[in-house]
Amino acid sequence: MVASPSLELPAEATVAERHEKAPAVGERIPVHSAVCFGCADLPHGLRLESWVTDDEAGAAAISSRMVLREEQQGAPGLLHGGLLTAAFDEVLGSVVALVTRPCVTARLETDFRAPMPIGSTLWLRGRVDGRLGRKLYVSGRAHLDAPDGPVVGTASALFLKVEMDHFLRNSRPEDLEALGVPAERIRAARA
Ligand SMILES: CCCCCCCC/C=C\CCCCCCCC(=O)SCCNC(=O)CCNC(=O)[C@H](O)C(C)(C)COP(=O)(O)OP(=O)(O)OC[C@H]1O[C@@H](n2cnc3c(N)ncnc32)[C@H](O)[C@@H]1OP(=O)(O)O
Repeated sequence: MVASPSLELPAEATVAERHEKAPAVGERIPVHSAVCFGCADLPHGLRLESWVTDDEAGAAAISSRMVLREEQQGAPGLLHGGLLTAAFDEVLGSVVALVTRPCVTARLETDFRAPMPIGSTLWLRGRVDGRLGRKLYVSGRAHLDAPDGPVVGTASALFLKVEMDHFLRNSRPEDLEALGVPAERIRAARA
């Protein structure tokens, strides 16, 4: 096994502010794709709702809300751990998208700090701690039942800025075409 490089914020990293075209503090972050497991209003999705929040250091930050449903159990009556990681992926991916896009998750680490009962609500926070070139270092926290409720999970992650070619080459052509990408552009990216 090859060890992954560290998620520690490098000393040379700079503050990552919101892009000028990103939603303002207090605004709801729009669903970024109608088929997204994390944010779209799908029967099987996480259905996370997110808002842009203020940050003392001027960094990009968001707050998100997720209601824990019957079909999301792992142990009886408790949230499946992988779904907390999926929720963090969405929250941290969404906060990174306020700075630059498109980006993808390269590494994501979750600490499970307390059980999360079904029927409760998670309030998650995400922040871009710094940027160094293509690398965006982010962290998150999940609180139970109130924005300042007990911390039940924390996460750190590294996202990498990619070019549109990443999707043109790797997504299914029919999904790209449904978004209006011309078939010729998809073929050219794959040639
Ligand atoms: C027309 C359609 C357009 C659609 C647009 C959509 C917009 C969406 C907007 C908003 C979304 C918000 C919500 C999203 C939420 C969900 C996010 C997800 O689920 S993302 C899916 C899961 N992630 C992947 O599938 C990545 C798979 N991996 C890869 O493709 C590659 O490995 C990639 C791009 C991550 C890196 O590959 P390389 O070739 O570009 O870069 P290298 O050279 O390997 O690494 C660059 C640097 O990063 C470090 N690095 C790479 N991987 C690392 C890792 N795992 N851990 C630590 N460091 C790592 C390396 O050590 C290197 O560092 P040194 O520059 O040498 O210092």
